Amino acid sequence: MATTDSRIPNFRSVPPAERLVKLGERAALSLEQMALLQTPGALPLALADGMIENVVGTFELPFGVAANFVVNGRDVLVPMVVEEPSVVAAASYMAKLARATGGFRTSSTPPMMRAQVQVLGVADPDNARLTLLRHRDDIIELANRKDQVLNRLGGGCRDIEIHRFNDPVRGGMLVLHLLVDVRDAMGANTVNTMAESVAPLVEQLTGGRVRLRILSNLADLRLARAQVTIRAGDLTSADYDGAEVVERIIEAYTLAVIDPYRAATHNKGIMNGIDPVVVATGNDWRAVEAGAHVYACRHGQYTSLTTWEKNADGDLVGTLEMPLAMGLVGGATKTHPLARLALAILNVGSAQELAEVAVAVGLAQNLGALRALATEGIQRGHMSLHARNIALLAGAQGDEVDWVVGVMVAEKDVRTDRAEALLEQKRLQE
Ligand SMILES: CC(C)(COP(=O)([O-])OP(=O)([O-])OC[C@H]1O[C@@H](n2cnc3c(N)ncnc32)[C@H](O)[C@@H]1OP(=O)([O-])[O-])[C@@H](O)C(=O)NCCC(=O)NCCSC(=O)C[C@@](C)(O)CC(=O)[O-]
Ligand SMILES: NC(=O)C1=CN([C@@H]2O[C@H](COP(=O)(O)OP(=O)(O)OC[C@H]3O[C@@H](n4cnc5c(N)ncnc54)[C@H](OP(=O)(O)O)[C@@H]3O)[C@@H](O)[C@H]2O)C=CC1
Repeated sequence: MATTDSRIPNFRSVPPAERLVKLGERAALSLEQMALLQTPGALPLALADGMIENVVGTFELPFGVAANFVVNGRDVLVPMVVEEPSVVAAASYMAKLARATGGFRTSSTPPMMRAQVQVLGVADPDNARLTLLRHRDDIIELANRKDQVLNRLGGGCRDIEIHRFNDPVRGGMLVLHLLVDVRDAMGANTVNTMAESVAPLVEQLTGGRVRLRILSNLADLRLARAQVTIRAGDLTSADYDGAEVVERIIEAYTLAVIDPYRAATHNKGIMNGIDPVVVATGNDWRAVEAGAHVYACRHGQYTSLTTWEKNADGDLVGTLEMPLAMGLVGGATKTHPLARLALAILNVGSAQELAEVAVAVGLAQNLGALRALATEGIQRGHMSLHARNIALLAGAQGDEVDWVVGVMVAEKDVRTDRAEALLEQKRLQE
């Protein structure tokens, strides 16, 4: 059932158990699903032991839900698994501002992944290239024999590309790419199996030696895109006029366009939004990170993945386009009970739709950071939320946490030694 309304008043102010009830109502969760979210050990050891090797336990992280998102006219509550404070708050905040203009508009290309088959020792690489292209249909047919399920689902190998390199030591090298529609999978295992299956034919056709047979994490054929407009007036605060905030955000963004030192941090801010969705849904965050950062270099210099500009009305317009290899099946998406639950909350019908929600969160997250950086600075909002971590680290318990946080934030002095001193003082007084 679809989320009725992602705008939940007081969502942040109530305790987790009450928050869960509100989530359950909006996302139509069953009592079992709701119980799972607050059960320690939701990932049973036996399951964990089957997922990776040498398992000795499980590791929990906070499971938050970003509110306020509207993606292509649909209200979406976004599960985010992340250790960093202020990420969920910033995403929710920007999603709230975006509602005034209809939220995020997204699109995506079909879920095409590339597998690479490296061919060495080819005496006549140009000739071999044309031979491979002449046998395109045979290669595709052989690759598709390996995955009947995918074929039945409308996916499969669609095309090939041949890339030619000249290595100073190893000489001419050909790399055959299989372009595979992986439907609702992330697709790594799927395309790796295909790459291995066509290798003998590729050797036979080229007379070369096949070495690597593996997918490329530069999923540049599998792009997700998001656009958002934020009204200048909605960026007005007690200290700043909205039109000025628009200018300041564009100035801040400009540095990320021209300077890789800034672009790295700017894009990290985008991934602050995307990775938690990737993790929550049991997807491979290393794969998504690798694809994102190489895509950010596609014009020859590492640069911003987002764009920010002003429209004719003076409002702020942002876009994000990037590769996003995320699946609804495969990997841990179906194994991890909480990943299944996260997908149920998102209520997406395809891997493409999942990627579109994630890219919208990335765009919101980037804006959240830029707005803070371009105006009051990151520390006020981020550190007041981080103060809870510091208070807990200093040993605060129960009501002590809010008290220590309140004092540190008021003093603008959020440090562990200050939290320890405050705690000691409070406990002596009691
Ligand atoms: C933290 C805020 C949102 C506070 O901002 P604020 O102005 O104090 O927020 P507010 O109290 O006016 O609330 C506005 C809305 O924000 C949300 N919100 C607000 N607080 C909460 C909360 N506690 N829990 C849940 N949601 C919260 C919530 O949606 C709320 O609306 P409501 O629903 O209440 O009507 C703001 O200061 C902000 O967006 N800061 C940026 C934080 C950020 O980017 N954090 C990422 C970590 S820093 C980093 O790693 C990346 C970076 C910065 O280096 C990237 C880069 O350089 O580009
Ligand atoms: N470089 C990288 O990024 C690498 C990543 N990995 C890992 O690979 C995993 C992802 O591989 P992936 O291929 O997605 O996972 P799986 O192999 O687990 O799942 C894909 C398979 O699921 C079946 N399937 C069922 N329903 C669907 C559907 N609707 N759409 C598509 N396929 C469907 C298909 O056939 P069938 O039922 O016949 O299997 C398909 O081949 C991740 O864990 C990742 O970490 C692995 C190697 C390298």
